[in-house]
Amino acid sequence: MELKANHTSLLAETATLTRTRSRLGTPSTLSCSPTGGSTFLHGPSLTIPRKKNGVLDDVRSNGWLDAMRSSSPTHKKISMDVGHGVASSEADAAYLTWLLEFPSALSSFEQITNCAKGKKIALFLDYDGTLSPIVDNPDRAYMSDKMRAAVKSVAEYFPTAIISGRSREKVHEFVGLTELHYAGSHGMDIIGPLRESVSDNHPNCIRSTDKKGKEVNLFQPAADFLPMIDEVRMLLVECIRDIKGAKIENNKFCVSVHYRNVDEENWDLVAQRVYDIMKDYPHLRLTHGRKVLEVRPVIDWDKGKAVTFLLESLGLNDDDDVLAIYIGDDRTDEDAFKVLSEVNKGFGILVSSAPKESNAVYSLCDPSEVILVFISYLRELMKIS
Ligand SMILES: O=P(O)(O)OC[C@H]1O[C@H](O[C@H]2O[C@H](CO)[C@@H](O)[C@H](O)[C@H]2O)[C@H](O)[C@@H](O)[C@@H]1O
Repeated sequence: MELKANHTSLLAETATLTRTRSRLGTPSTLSCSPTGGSTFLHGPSLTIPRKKNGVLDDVRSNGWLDAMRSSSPTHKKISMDVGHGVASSEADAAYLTWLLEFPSALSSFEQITNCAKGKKIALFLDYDGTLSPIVDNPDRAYMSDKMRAAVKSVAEYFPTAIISGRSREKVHEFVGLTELHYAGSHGMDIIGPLRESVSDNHPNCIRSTDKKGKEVNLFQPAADFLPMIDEVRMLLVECIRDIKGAKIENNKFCVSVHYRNVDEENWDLVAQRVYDIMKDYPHLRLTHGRKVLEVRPVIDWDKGKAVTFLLESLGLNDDDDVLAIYIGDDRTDEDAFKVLSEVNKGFGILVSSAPKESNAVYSLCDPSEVILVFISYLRELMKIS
């Protein structure tokens, strides 16, 4: 494949750059980890700010504006100096260096397929920035027909779940495939296959029916917070009404405060208004996504826990021969990457076109590469898993 060859040669180009740094979180103990160690690259042109391991950033403790500015960094696809095969900018060089630590899943075909041999594969997918490109209007973050067809194909062979920060209903509507499992509100609203042992283990898990009338397990660990979340959402709508470009999104058990379309000079105003409301709600906390502040209940639940819950629901949690692959682009996906490496049940693939610290093992540049992964791996994985 052209892309694969391209990545390999790009990596070779950067092999001369020498750096060392330690990987965020625990090093993967999975035998197919490409690095298998705890060194991380650090060079003259690449400095990545350190974060606490696996802890979601609290916007305020990190400095409001710094966190808001650094969220959602982007970098255009690598441009090469034609004929010389060298990176044409400092940003390109930094990205290529980063690829040494987080190799492209496209150029790691052999490693990944070796790792999958004889394993039951389960696939977990984030939505925004992973299946759909990041766009200015969150209501129009559609996924392409090509992506939908690719997801549909993989879901025919491997249990596949979407785990999104959006409300479950909304992300289901965007994806439009009934054969998948869906977890919305950062995993706080899950519909999974009916399994009694799961409802026995999780007191909030109840038997319900899905849109087609099929019996399912419904798990909403933050259900008690709903009135409070609704109240805060209405306050937030009011308080940002006069800030041009600011937008509130109802994600059922979470609320998103979007500032992507707000002039940068007003970002501190958005942050201040949100904080003024949040300070009266100690049972809610604020996390940070890509140009979005996310209000959510203070409960010990995240996308990592949602992955474990779904593996349990699929009857795959106690199996040693399971390979769970999670593809995501945002900070909340890090909890899932971390869980998989900790329990040695799989690995994360980070979708990012700019260097970032991560608990993932592999990377992809953008959703177009996610499609390529689905297409290029499917046939091989069907044969060997
Ligand atoms: O877990 P995810 O599915 O990735 O959800 C995280 C947030 O995604 C959406 O916002 C992001 O995508 C928008 C559309 O491309 C973009 O406009 C926004 O700036 C991004 O932050 C979603 O709208 C949020 O509610 C989710 O929290």
